[in-house]
Amino acid sequence: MSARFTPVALPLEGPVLLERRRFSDDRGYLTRLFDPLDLAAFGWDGPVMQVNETGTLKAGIVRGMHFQHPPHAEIKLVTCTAGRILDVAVDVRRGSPTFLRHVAVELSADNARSLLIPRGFAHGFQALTDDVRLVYVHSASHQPDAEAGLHPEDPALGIAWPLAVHGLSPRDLAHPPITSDFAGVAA
Ligand SMILES: Cc1cn([C@H]2C[C@H](O)[C@@H](COP(=O)(O)OP(=O)(O)O[C@H]3O[C@H](C)C(=O)[C@H](O)[C@H]3O)O2)c(=O)[nH]c1=O
Repeated sequence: MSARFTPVALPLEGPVLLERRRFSDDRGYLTRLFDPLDLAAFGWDGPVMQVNETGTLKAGIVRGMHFQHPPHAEIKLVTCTAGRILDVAVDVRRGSPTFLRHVAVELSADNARSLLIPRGFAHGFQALTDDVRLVYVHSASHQPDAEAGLHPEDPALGIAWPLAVHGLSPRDLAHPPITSDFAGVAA
């Protein structure tokens, strides 16, 4: 049997773009969204502590760029189950040779791709269509006191959002600009 998750090459070490196998028949399809045994090969080395869904109403809305500080740093597996997004992971690992560099990939209900985001990366996305739905598998619980974020339009990140950015939450609007003091997070 061919693999249920096939990696797609990315220009940045760390995040893993996975193509999920679809078992199709006359009724439609089945695809496995998560499997810790399969995903261990791609760096999933924690428990499943939470599974979240977000719905985003309008194209152009951006959520992010979020991460949690250690010891609550988390691995995330992000899957788009409705619509289409540009999904972005930013390297915030202290001392990383690719510190503050990012990878941006298109996830959609149709392309059967998921992005596995390791600890030490900030995550965000832009809805490219209305009515986007995402499913997140988290290896750590939500810890508001450990939450942190970067402004998705921070020039230090250089993220080329395809659509005009709008709909940022008050929390995301308030992320401070990146200065030379920002050393990232310990692994
Ligand atoms: C993450 C989380 C949030 N919440 C509460 C906290 C707020 O009252 C409300 C919305 O949270 P927030 O504005 O942080 O959600 P988003 O901005 O959509 O963040 C999401 O999108 C970005 C791109 C991500 O990477 C986050 O992991 C993901 O949670 O849900 C919970 O109750 N449990 C949770 O696990």
